[in-house]
Amino acid sequence: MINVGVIGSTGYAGQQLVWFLHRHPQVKISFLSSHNHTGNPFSNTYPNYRNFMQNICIDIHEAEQQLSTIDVLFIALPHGKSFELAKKALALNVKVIDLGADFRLKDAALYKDWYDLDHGCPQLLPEAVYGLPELHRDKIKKANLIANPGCYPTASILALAPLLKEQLVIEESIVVDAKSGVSGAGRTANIATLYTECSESIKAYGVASHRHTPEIEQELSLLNGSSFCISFTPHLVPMNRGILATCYGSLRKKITKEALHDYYQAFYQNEYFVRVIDTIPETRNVKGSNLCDIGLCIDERTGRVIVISAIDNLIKGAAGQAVHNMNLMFELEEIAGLDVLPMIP
Ligand SMILES: NC(=O)C1=CN([C@@H]2O[C@H](COP(=O)(O)OP(=O)(O)OC[C@H]3O[C@@H](n4cnc5c(N)ncnc54)[C@H](OP(=O)(O)O)[C@@H]3O)[C@@H](O)[C@H]2O)C=CC1
Ligand SMILES: CC(=O)N[C@@H](CCC(=O)OP(=O)(O)O)C(=O)O
Repeated sequence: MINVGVIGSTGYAGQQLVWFLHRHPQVKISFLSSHNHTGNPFSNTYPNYRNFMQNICIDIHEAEQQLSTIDVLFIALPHGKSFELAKKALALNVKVIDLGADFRLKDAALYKDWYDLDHGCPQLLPEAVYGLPELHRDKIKKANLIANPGCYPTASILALAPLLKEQLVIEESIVVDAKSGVSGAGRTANIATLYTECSESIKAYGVASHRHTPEIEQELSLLNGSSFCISFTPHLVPMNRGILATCYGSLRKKITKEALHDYYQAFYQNEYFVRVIDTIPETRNVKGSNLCDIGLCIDERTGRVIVISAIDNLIKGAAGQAVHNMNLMFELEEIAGLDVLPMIP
């Protein structure tokens, strides 16, 4: 059995992680930590776990005392809060999977620019592996520290990776127009995510300034072999879960939709969690699962390719991907604990 601890278990990403870990056949949950619910049963915060989980939430200091009892630590805290914990866990040979953003950008100066924070342990950045299994499987298997990708970057990178790998589009022409459900903003109280503020309305936010932009650029540039900038605009839509990323790029040369579709199929042929489909993806068809649906279209008039991807932000965009990474790090079956069908409606 793999002994795991979850820091930030009472957040939306954390509780989704607990949901998968609880049903994972090779996992034992050793502890769950929280900030505001310490000393209370986890199932008080999330009553859907009543009779299924008996864990009492502990605080971070108590969790630190228990690090030596676990094999892997999942951290699901707001950004800027993972540095010390990751350092302590790694020093005790405990593997770390960070669902937040603290180890995603390889350049500490870029982190400072976009997060307005000094990086707390730049010395760990060279060993941190960006945990997108479809692109970095071999490195993830050998890693001790995983930077689990952000939700928008997961959807955007998976949609665009095949195009960049073969340099099929003009890099600077790439535009990602993405929409997220409100759980993407977390459970922590915030006026912008009150029902009355975000229902019956859609808005763009973080326009030309969202911190997922450099993350997407970093990974696409790695694939392409050159650095470039993209335009990324996220939108908040009144639904609980889901991300839809509509990605545009100008084609370098003509290609038929059929040829592009075949190429995408081949690119992802061994990927259980990516479905290249011949219709337009919808978030409801992946909701509750670790799947990413990808659909393609070529606009003959403009010479642009349009790739649309859909994920569940809390699963493929966070907790499911984190469990996939754990499975790879511990040489378990890749889909262990993750083989759940999407739920409709
Ligand atoms: N929501 C999503 O779709 C995704 C989230 N992520 C990332 O996962 C991480 C968690 O996000 P999410 O679950 O949405 O956020 P939430 O706001 O829902 O949860 C945050 C968690 O961190 C705890 N926490 C908050 N502040 C502190 C603090 N100062 N010290 C210790 N613990 C603290 C909270 O404890 P308590 O509940 O007790 O207050 C809670 O457990 C973030 O880095 C986020 O960016 C990544 C991909 C997708
Ligand atoms: C709807 C919404 O607010 N979404 C969040 C993204 C959640 C996420 O993946 O953020 P991290 O990079 O911090 O892990 C946002 O735009 O900030």
